[in-house]
Amino acid sequence: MSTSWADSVANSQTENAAATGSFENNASSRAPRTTYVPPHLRNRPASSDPPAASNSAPSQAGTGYGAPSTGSRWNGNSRQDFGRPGYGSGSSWNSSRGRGWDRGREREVNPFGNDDDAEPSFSEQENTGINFDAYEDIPVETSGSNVPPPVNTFAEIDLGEALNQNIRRCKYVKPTPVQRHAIPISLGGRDLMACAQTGSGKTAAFCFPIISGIMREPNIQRPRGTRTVFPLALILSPTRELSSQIHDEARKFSYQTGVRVVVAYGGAPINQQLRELERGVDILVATPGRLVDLLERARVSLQMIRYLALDEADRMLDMGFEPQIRKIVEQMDMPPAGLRQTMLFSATFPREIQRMAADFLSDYIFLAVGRVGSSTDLIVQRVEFVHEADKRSHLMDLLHAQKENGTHSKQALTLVFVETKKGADALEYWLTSSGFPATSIHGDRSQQEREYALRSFKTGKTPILVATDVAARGLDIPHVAHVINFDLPNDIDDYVHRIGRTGRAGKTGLATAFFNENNTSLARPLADLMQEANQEVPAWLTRYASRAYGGGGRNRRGGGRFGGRDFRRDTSYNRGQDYYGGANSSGYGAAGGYGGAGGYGPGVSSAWD
Ligand SMILES: Nc1ncnc2c1ncn2[C@@H]1O[C@H](COP(=O)(O)OP(=O)(O)OP(=O)(O)O)[C@@H](O)[C@H]1O
Repeated sequence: MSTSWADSVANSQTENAAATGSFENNASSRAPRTTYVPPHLRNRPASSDPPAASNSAPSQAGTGYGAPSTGSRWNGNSRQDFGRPGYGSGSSWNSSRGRGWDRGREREVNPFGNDDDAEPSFSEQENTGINFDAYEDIPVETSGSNVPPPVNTFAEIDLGEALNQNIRRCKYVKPTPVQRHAIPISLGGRDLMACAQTGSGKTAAFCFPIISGIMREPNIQRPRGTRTVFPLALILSPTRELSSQIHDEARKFSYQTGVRVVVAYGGAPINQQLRELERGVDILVATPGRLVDLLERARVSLQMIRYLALDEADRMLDMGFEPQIRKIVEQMDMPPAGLRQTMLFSATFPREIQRMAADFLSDYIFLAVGRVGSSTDLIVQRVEFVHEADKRSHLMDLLHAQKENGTHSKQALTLVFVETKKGADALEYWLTSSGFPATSIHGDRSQQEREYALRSFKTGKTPILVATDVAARGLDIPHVAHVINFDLPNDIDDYVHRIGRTGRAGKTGLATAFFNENNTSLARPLADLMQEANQEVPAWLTRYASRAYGGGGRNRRGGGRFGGRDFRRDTSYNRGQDYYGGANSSGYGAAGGYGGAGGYGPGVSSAWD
């Protein structure tokens, strides 16, 4: 690019919710004690009996699960009109959820600080600076049957006044593209696999429908008289820091709604988390390992789960996490797909992961905002050929130039990715001994050290953070101006997530990668990715790319614009099957104009928003 990296940097910038209803039903429905019942399955109703259900709506015959009043899949109503003002139960908002929340709410810590009195209307409030123009031309594709149409404004969606107020407090003026599409789909009670670029607002896209859905069910009765807690929603994420961040966001969104959010992750004292859980939990945000621990201790039951969200879903379903996720979702007491609403979100969705993810979903809608696994063109990507031995001095040059430009501050943080924990320690040591204010985050550091490092980085105390992939996904750190891939990852998807720590929410950012002979398998996917994002691809990288074959993950996604897409459209998968519902298709978006020769089936919509 003609822009120098320095120029680019300069330009960038959770009261007791225990049920008040009776527990007799549930107690009597326990499995007889003549047979051994493992702790985690105690309190679970016999399969023919429904668990304690919402007293606001009758149970749906035959489902065996409670039926919320939301017009979602639990009450058997059509959800086509749900979520829009004037439809269905949209007006039955509850200022109190009837579970003693009013008392708790008085004690609720204000996650916005002290400025919650400010309630500007959507039109009056200030824009936070998000450059929505950056999203104008973004391609959007949906597939599946009866896809609910997108919305243009938050005002079009009946999320409830308390949630709307929090959206205003967050200074979100209008929904981002993924929110425009995903929120109506989720409010429609549909399962969703959503792929949208890094930093495009996916957290709110799954939090808003969950909070709104729970707010509509004021009097859900949950078992009492047990130390086991029964959350209604579960949000899983792969790292402690990301779970913590989602918890912070969800607490803002749920402030004064009566919906209580609790977080549980490893490395932190479990007793404190248990105490928080005992005070009541509607939405549990967790990492898989700590959740399995809580389930095995029978301190959490998943039998009341209505909403399951997997953030960074492709990572959650890859080899590292899949067994734990299968255990949580399939082998404990969670209602099966179809009886819970499942939402999978990520910026990348390799085809084989999509195939596996389908096991967790029922009649789902696939949503892609931007090409699957693409990077955002808000990020200026540079790749430089740097031999292993020269990496440190090259990094030093970059950092010195940055310092001289005054872009080495709280307002311009630099994130340096390395491949190993040892490498992270060594580079941090070398940087600090060379006079650069650096810290590091990786899996061998204690949780306290990890949290301290992240805080120190965010506040600008140490504006350089050396990190392994533990910081690659989901972290939303304002002012990360420069991401340096000191060591490139082996998989292009990891690269996409790493560079996505900058260029977020419509802001611009810079990503520099050090490439050498050790990275040849990444040459082709990297060159393709850069080209698609309108980046300048160095001639030497093109040469490496033309010599390389396969590797790096790109071939798993397929090529072309929108590459990868909904795997259900693979001919081999689709043969003899009608995944798009034929006559069930609403026809919405069928006129998207993108199909044609592309072979889109009925119900597949596509649009350039
Ligand atoms: N409608 C909106 N208006 C303005 N800012 C928004 C809006 N929605 C989200 N944001 C902000 O955009 C930033 C990125 O959002 P978020 O962290 O949810 O991105 P993401 O898509 O989950 O990214 P990643 O793929 O890296 O996990 C956050 O700071 C968030 O507060």
